Formats: sequence, C-alpha cells, structure tokens
Amino acid sequence: MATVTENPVASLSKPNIGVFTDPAHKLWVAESGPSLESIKAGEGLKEGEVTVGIKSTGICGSDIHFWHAGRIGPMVVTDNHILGHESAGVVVAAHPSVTNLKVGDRVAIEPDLICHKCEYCLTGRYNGCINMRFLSTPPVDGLLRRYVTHPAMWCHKIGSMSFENGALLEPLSVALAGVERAGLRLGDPTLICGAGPIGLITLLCAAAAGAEPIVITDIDQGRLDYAKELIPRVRTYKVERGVGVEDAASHIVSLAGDVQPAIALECTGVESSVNSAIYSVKFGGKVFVIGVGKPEMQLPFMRLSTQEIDLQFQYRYANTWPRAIRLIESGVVQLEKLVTHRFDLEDAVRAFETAADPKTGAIKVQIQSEVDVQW
Ligand SMILES: NC(=O)c1ccc[n+]([C@@H]2O[C@H](COP(=O)([O-])OP(=O)(O)OC[C@H]3O[C@@H](n4cnc5c(N)ncnc54)[C@H](O)[C@@H]3O)[C@@H](O)[C@H]2O)c1
Ligand SMILES: OC[C@H](O)C(O)[C@@H](O)CO
Ligand SMILES: [Zn+2]
Ligand SMILES: [Zn+2]
Repeated sequence: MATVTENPVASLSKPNIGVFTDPAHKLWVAESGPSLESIKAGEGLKEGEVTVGIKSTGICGSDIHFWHAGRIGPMVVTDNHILGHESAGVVVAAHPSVTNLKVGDRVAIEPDLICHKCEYCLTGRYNGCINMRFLSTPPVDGLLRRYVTHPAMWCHKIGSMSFENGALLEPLSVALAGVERAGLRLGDPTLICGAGPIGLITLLCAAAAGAEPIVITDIDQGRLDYAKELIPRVRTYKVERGVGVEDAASHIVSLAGDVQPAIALECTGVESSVNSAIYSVKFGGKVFVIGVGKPEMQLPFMRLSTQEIDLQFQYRYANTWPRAIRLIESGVVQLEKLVTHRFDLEDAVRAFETAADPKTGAIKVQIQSEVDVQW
C-alpha cells in the first residue's frame, strides 16, 4: 500500500540504469541519465515535462536489429545508445507547468518527439514530422531505463490498466494505424503475412474489426499455432522454402475457401511474402505493407497494374493511443497472452538473448523495473 508523502520524489532510492548497445554490437546495463540525484534535486525538468518511473518495456524487433546489425537502413548506431520504445510507468515528478498529469499517475509513453511546426505536425500526420526524434532510433536514446524525462503531452494516462498492457499500446498502435489506413471493413476476406508480435496484434485487430475469413502465414509453425490459440477461427498457412510466390498465393486462396483476400496486411517486410500477398489479393484489392525490409525489392509490376491492386505502406502511427487505450480497457482487444517472457531491468541482457533466439518460442519479451515512489 503506498503511503502519502509530501515530496514523493524523496522516496526514490534506486539508481537510474539503462540498457545500452554500441557500434561494436555490445549490449550492457549501466548507469544512465537522468541521475537519481538530479531527479531528487528537482533539476532537469523543462516546461511541460514529467519524469516517469518506467515499470514495463517490451523488446521490439528493431531493438534487436540495432543491437545485432547496428542499423536499420539509414538509422545507424554510431555511439553508446539506449534501446526501447514500448513503455509504461508511473509519474514520479512533474514540472510546475504540467496540468494534465500529477505524481502517481500511471501512463504509457508515446515515444516520439515532434516539432509541432511542420506541415505534417500541423495536419495531424505527425509520424511524418520532418524533425522527428523517435526514442530508441539513433541518435535519440530510448526508454529502457528506470527513469525517463518526457513531455507530459506524450504520456497517456492508462488508469488501472496493467503496465504490461500499457507497454503493449505501442505495437498495438502500429497495428491500429495499419488496419485504419487499409480501410478494413466487416466481412472483408483478409490475409495477414507474418505471425510475429506485429502480425499477431494485427490479427487481433482485424478479427475485432470483423474481417472474415482471415488467413495468416508464417514460416514458423509455433507462431501459427499461437495465432490459432489467439483467434481460433483464423486459417493458418505455413510458408515452405522452395514454393513459388504464385503457388503460395493459390494455397492461401484455397485455404480461404476459394475467396481471394480483399486486403493483405503484410507484417514481415520479406520480398517473397510481399509478392505472395500481391498474387493473392483480388482485382481492386489492397496490399498494405507494415513490415520493413530491404531498401530495394522486385515486385510484379504488371500483376499490380492489370489487377488494379493498391500498394500502400505504414510508418509508425499518429493519434492512436486514445483509441488503443479504449480497445484494451474494454477488452475488445486482449493482448496479455502475447507476453511470453518477463525479466528484471538488471537482467536485460538475458531478456534480449531470449527475444533474439527463435528456439525460446518467445513472442513478446518484457523488461520490468522497480520504482519505489510513494505518493
Ligand atoms: N511500419 C512500422 O511502423 C513498423 C513498426 C514496427 C515494426 N515494423 C516491422 O514489422 C515487421 C514485423 O514486426 P515483428 O515485431 O512482428 O517482427 P518479427 O520478426 O517478430 O515477425 C516477423 C514474422 O514473419 C515471419 N516470416 C519471415 N519470413 C516470412 C515469410 N516469407 N512468409 C511469412 N512469414 C515470414 C517470421 O517467422 C516472424 O514470425 C518487421 O519488419 C518490423 O520491422 C514496422
Ligand atoms: O515500433 C516502431 C518501430 O519499431 C520503429 O519505427 C523502428 O522500426 C524504426 O525506428
Ligand atoms: Zn517497435
Ligand atoms: Zn513536425
């Protein structure tokens, strides 16, 4: 039971630590900023900012990528770099100018810092901000720390929702942005390519939105079994090496009861998977790509042309948190089962090794930190 203190920050005792990687692909846990001393001294908070004690953070495939490959396309790890952008926690300090949050509020963090001035910020499509600083994308440090300072306007109140679910609002936002811009409607035959966390969350959203039939693909039978556990009515297709993209498309259509998908939500970014989706969808259908992949790919141009197939893309999200919170709070979308492994912040290296090793069967690995604020 929390006790009421006049100065909640005074109750904090644990040092700030974070999870770092570097250009040599090392991964380690060490002291990081802002320091406990500066938080306790009330230093470092700018107008509109709060300090959040992070309770749960999910590991995203991009975190593994920055660690193992040191880059995602043009985003390159050039220095010691803190990972993590799927977090929820509790407000431990607030600048006096902050009116929407107070110490003790449970929040999920939207991990983007935008300029509020460019065309995309001003028209609500702020994921296109030309001055975007996305947390965990180098050179901007991420959220895998015990304490983080962040603008209060990008900390969304989560009420009594678990911190684990709060941290899942970020990948849910990716899926929601995709399903919304893809224009998925009740009864749309739908293909989902890839049953990783993004594909599985997209599956949950598509099912909640009334897609039927739904086929999901993967190369990993374990992940397909997981999809079936989540949504028993989903039909699963295991992609086998050596099977051509047009044959894979025929199998997918036949699994759907000889109905061609109206929409394919592509969640792998793998060229052959994108192409199978293009060969699966019906005349006038849409292939909506959420996965990210190689800088250049070969696509069946004339299939796209003669079938009037729309090819569309999603990059992150905008304005999704309030909607995502409603979906979790109401139980319309239930994500708890996705968290297969949990580790303490101090043990983050093992968490990353688990997330990176397919043999562990991990879907979403989360890292939890202790924050001893009392209010
Ligand atoms: N657009 C965005 O804003 C955004 C945001 C987050 C993630 N992503 C991207 O979305 C993709 C999915 O993310 P994730 O976290 O689920 O990754 P993940 O790697 O865990 O999942 C990808 C899944 O695709 C499967 N797969 C690989 N090759 C396949 C093939 N040929 N056919 C079918 N399935 C295949 C894998 O077995 C795996 O289960 C990644 O490319 C990720 O970088 C994009
Ligand atoms: O969830 C958000 C994604 O992981 C990021 O866009 C990342 O892929 C690149 O910065
Ligand atoms: Zn991510
Ligand atoms: Zn902007």
